[in-house]
Parts: sequence; structure tokens; C-alpha cells
Amino acid sequence: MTTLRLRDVRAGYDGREVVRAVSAEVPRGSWLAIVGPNGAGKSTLLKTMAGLLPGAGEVLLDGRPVHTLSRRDKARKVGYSPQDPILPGGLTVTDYALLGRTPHLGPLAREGAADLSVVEGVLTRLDLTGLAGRRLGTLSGGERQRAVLARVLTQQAGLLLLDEPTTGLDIGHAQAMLELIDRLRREDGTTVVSTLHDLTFAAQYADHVLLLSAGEVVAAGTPAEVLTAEALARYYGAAADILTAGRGELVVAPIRPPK
Ligand SMILES: Nc1ncnc2c1ncn2[C@@H]1O[C@H](COP(=O)(O)OP(=O)(O)OP(=O)(O)O)[C@@H](O)[C@H]1O
Repeated sequence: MTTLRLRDVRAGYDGREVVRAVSAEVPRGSWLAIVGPNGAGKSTLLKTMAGLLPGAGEVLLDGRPVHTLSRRDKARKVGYSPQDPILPGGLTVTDYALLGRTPHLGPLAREGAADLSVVEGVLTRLDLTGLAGRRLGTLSGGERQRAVLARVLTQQAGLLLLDEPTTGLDIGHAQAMLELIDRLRREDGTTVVSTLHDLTFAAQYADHVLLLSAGEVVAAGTPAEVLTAEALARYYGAAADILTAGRGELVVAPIRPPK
């Protein structure tokens, strides 16, 4: 439900710029995948979009600079999931997912039946119902990752900023996760920006792809325009074939490099 616009965004650490002059427009209800090799600046760009890192340039949510939003307004508008979140190991999956409802509660109000119903719906879709009462500290890596996404999704924000949402998930759970996000996009108009190392998933789910290399946008466009064998060789140093499968979907298939 949110349009995101980036104008000449720059960000970095300790005076070292690692994201350089990135501009992009992500219309309401669309999905932008940010791809690029390790260290290219993807997570840094996502954190800057979430208003968690100061940077130069503009990050506009429905025309408003993200840093001018109050914490509560930001939490209602933006759901951000980091790559390596620090989790309160003693909380159960349900209680943790319920935290996503906090921005929707009045002052001093407790979660009600409607909030619990949102949480139950998300846990069901992410195959977490059987783990609802388990403490986060006892979960496997992939289960923990699904719990993190559950909390972000219960927030029902208009913009989702997801850093590697499929990390640690098996192929079935990864698909279920991406399908759920895609459904939110189609049915509720949720806008999605995600970093993705899995380029086949990027091709299958994103409308637009931004390829970053050394902090700069080196290609932007549809998955077919950006994810070419030449670009993968040039920017990742990878050998890959781009195939079509299923209903004409792109598959990025690694191949053994020529000897
Ligand atoms: N907190 C930090 N302090 C200093 N430098 C950092 C910090 N976080 C990231 N960097 C550096 O900034 C650059 C971009 O990092 P970033 O995490 O944004 O890359 P990325 O594209 O998300 O990488 P990956 O695919 O490996 O997750 C890297 O050179 C990294 O070492």
C-alpha cells in the first residue's frame, strides 16, 4: 500500500561509502529484488530504506522522507526483517509473532482476538502451528527464520523490506514463504523489496530487479533484462545458463565453468 522512491541514495560506515547514488521507484503492490555479489551493498541499501542507517539522498514513502516518520508510524508502514536478527530465545513463537501487532495497539492496550487471529493465520501459512508454543531458542535455523518472517508479516505493513527471506529454508518452505508474500502483494497491494541470492526465485517473484555491484546499480529492469549469462559472468564471476521452465519461468542454472 506504499510507494517507495529512492533518489540518489548514498550510505556507508565510518566515512566509507558502500552504497552509491542509487535511485529507484517501487510502485505500490510491486516487488523489487535487489541482487548482487557478496559485499555489494544490498543489506546496507535495505537498512537505509528502512530508515535504520543515516544516508544522503532521499528515501520517500508515499512522498514522505522515511526519517521524518515517528517510530510508531514507521512500524505501521514498514516491516523490516534483517539477515541475522537477534532473537529473544525465551519467547514462544506465538508471543514473538504477536510483537508484530504492537504498532496497531493503542497505548497500554493488550492484544485482542483480532490480533491473535492475524497471528494464527500467518503461523498456519508458514507451517508454524505445530511450533507455536516452542521457545525461539529451541528452534532450528529454518524454523527460526520462518518465525522472524511471521513477526514481520503480522505487522501488516504496506511495505515489506526483507533481507534474504529464504536463507536457511528448504525449497518447499521457501516457496511457501514467497507465495505468501506474493499473495499479500496481489491481494492487499503490499509493496515488497527483498534481497535475494537465489536468482531463480528473484526471476520468478520480482517484477523488477536491481543488480548492485560495489555499491552501484549496474543493471535495472525486468528479471529477463537483468539476469543474463553475461551479467552473471561479469558481476558474480559465475558461469550460468538462463533457462525457461514450467510456464515460461526463468531458471538461473549454474553450470561448471569451462576448464
Ligand atoms: N556495520 C558495518 N561496519 C562497517 N562496514 C560494514 C558494516 N556492515 C557492512 N559493512 C561493509 O559494507 C559493504 C557492504 O555490505 P552489505 O552487508 O551491505 O553487503 P551485501 O551485498 O548485503 O553482502 P552479502 O551478500 O554478503 O550479504 C561490505 O564491504 C561490508 O564489509
